Amino acid sequence: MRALLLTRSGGGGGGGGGGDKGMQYKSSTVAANGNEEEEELVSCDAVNDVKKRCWDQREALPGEPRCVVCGRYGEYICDETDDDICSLECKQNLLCKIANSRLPVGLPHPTRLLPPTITHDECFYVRDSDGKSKSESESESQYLTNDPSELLRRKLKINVRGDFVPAPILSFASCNLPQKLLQNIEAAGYEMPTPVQMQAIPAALVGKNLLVSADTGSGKTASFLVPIISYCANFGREKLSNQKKPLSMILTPTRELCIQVEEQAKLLGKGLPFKTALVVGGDPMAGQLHRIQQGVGVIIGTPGRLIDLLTKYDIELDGVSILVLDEVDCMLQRGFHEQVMQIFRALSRPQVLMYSATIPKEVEKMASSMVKDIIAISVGRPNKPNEAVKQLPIWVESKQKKKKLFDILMSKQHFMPPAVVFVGSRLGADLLSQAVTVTTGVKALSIHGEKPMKERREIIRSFLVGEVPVIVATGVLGRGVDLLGVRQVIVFDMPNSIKEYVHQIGRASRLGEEGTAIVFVNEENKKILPELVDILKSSGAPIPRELINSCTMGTFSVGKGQKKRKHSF
Ligand SMILES: Nc1ncnc2c1ncn2[C@@H]1O[C@H](COP(=O)(O)OP(=O)(O)OP(=O)(O)O)[C@@H](O)[C@H]1O
Repeated sequence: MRALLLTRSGGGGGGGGGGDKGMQYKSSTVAANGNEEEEELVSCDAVNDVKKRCWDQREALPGEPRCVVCGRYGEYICDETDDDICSLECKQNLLCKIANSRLPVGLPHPTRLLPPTITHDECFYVRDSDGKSKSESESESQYLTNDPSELLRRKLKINVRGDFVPAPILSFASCNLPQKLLQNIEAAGYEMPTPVQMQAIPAALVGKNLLVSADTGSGKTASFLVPIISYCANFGREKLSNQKKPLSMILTPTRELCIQVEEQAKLLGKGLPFKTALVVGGDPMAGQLHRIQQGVGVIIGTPGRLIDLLTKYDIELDGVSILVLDEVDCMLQRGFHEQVMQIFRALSRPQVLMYSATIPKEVEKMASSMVKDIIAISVGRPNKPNEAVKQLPIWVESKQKKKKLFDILMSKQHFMPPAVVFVGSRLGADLLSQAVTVTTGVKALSIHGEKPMKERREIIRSFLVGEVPVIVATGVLGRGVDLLGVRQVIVFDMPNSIKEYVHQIGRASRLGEEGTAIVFVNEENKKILPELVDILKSSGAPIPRELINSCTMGTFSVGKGQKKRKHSF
């Protein structure tokens, strides 16, 4: 069995994807029991098949060396550490981990998402001359356990499940990302990674399949965009323009979310060999096809339009190495499931990154049956509303809801524009937005799936720049859309599931900024009330007397598969 020993003949750094031109490899034959039989120096060209990504490496057989990072077949030896390693990707991660443990003091301010108990000292520690860290010697028991990564995870409420989970990173710079990408991250104002980014980025960079759940507004988008852009940048401009096959794909449930993800991708990928193609309904298909045919780093699309495109035109998808399912619970359930699976089957075993603020057990099972070796990452309280959103449930009979809304919008004390009002139907959105404008004088526009794409874009723009203080929306704005500046959400019609509720009220806060969700409830929401009460209780929100009475009056049948239960207060 052949094994390659990685030795650098020049140039520093840590492998870094495709840039292995300056490398020489010692080639040696290693018997299955790991004994070295022969060793020779071969040039880089002779070992073009060196595995770039962890995913390309096979599982280790009994007795074979295992990669110290991921546990796959340790085909190579990292020249800088002498460790068994399976690919350039894992080498990069190993070096990144080592660099991380040597980071200097001087942490950018912790973001609002870091718990106040996290101090700089706990994140970074300085090695003194004998190799022991200061904090190690001063307060070993308090700050540093044998596993600082674990301590950090506990502090940040990061839970991980799975094998060979890379250590969380504390700065974007510790990940061997392309320099230009680091500059773009800085230019975007991201001083340090948010907790979900700290764990998900290094895990994605080593090629792991991920199932990630973290609060709404906690920075999940960048946690999959950064690894994708890094991968594409390392893939190389020339290779991409020759190959003309897409390298990665991001699927989301709504056009709005796709547009926003593409905008963020462009921002972070600026100046890099990284092109995007937006594949959503409402935009002409010819233009989308043309873009893809030029060779793109990422296709960002909704499943329906993508399938349409793939069935009509011959698009080679075997270059897609990373697939992201954003809002995965939505993507693997109900209407989207079959379409997503159809697309997944058309790809050749990509790395799969799945994200949502709400991931129920059945979705976890589906994800595990799609891909093996998943790392599950959850940050904070899974499936619960963002703690930064103050929930104010109000018991309002259906006939009174409009008046109550008008009262709020006309009250200087209670109306905090820009605000999003969520309703249950397209017609309802149109009618209510007109009524708001006419009755209160506050300009309101509606947004829903029936409106043309161009109009939807324009409405969101005018809302975000402050020309329109109120948007009345259906679920199209409920998931994932980053409405910066919005601090008030009014749930006029309670959605059918608590998951959607969690996503909708999540629009009121980004990155831990405080927001408010006013929620109208009444008997008509009977099915969802017990779960809502649980959520409100766990969030410490006030619960209206009528809601309590309504729940204690009888036993509600709750969601499928759940036991019937009584609520007592
Ligand atoms: N490291 C960071 N530092 C500062 N701002 C960040 C950082 N990462 C992301 N952001 C910003 O935080 C906001 C929320 O991020 P994002 O939309 O990715 O949240 P999310 O977790 O995907 O939320 P949702 O579940 O609602 O989709 C965005 O405006 C984004 O630009």
